[in-house]
Amino acid sequence: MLQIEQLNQYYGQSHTLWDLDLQVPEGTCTCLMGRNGVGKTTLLQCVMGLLPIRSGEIRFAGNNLNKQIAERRAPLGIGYVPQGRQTFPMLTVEENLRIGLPARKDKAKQIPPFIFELFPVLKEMLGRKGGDLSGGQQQQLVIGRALVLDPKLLILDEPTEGIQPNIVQEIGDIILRLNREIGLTVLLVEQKLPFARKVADRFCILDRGRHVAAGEMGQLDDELIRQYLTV
Ligand SMILES: Nc1ncnc2c1ncn2[C@@H]1O[C@H](COP(=O)(O)OP(=O)(O)OP(=O)(O)O)[C@@H](O)[C@H]1O
Repeated sequence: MLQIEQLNQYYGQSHTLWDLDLQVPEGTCTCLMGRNGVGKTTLLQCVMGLLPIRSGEIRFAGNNLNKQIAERRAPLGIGYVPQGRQTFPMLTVEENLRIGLPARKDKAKQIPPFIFELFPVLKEMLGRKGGDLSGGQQQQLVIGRALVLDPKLLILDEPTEGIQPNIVQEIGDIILRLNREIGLTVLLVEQKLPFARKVADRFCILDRGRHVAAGEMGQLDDELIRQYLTV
């Protein structure tokens, strides 16, 4: 579903992603892993068109994303949950959720009810400002907002960072449900190994801007963990 080939990215003179290949097959939940600063967020931002790439190709569901500006990528069917719970703090929960509606193919005018089935707390707080929600509720709002688009691929950048354990568990259950029951393809950046093992069926590891390992989650062994993940 998502194919990245020979991607090179620079911040000014600093070569950050090197000849990077990555495959996210349809229906999988793939976890992008690696130590701090190896380029995980940079890669996701390249996929979303938020950063320019120097060379390489990003293809999604038959579309060459290199030719699409950032604003066109979400309507193609990519939902994005950036790092750091980026709600629109001055807008209400309802307004935050409605933002995705115009990008839907079916031009639906209502927030899909399954969003509130997944996140009942959002229904209770529809009139509350995004910035007044707790951290966990904000993360649920941002995931809900990405789902309003009716994406085929959901990209999440460290969705559990700084979130209390019971909400982490809830978010894990929801990602599992979206992937296994609804068939949404998921690409997830996650540092917490137990969480990654619970929700993802595949892993890809980056090290200093290069893709160094990938496979089924069951193949993520102690040697790979020691070499590329432990600090
Ligand atoms: N705006 C920027 N300008 C210059 N360098 C940057 C910028 N953003 C990130 N970098 C550098 O690019 C490299 C990759 O950063 P990135 O945030 O993509 O890593 P990451 O794997 O997502 O890290 P983390 O797990 O800490 O979020 C790092 O060396 C970082 O310092």
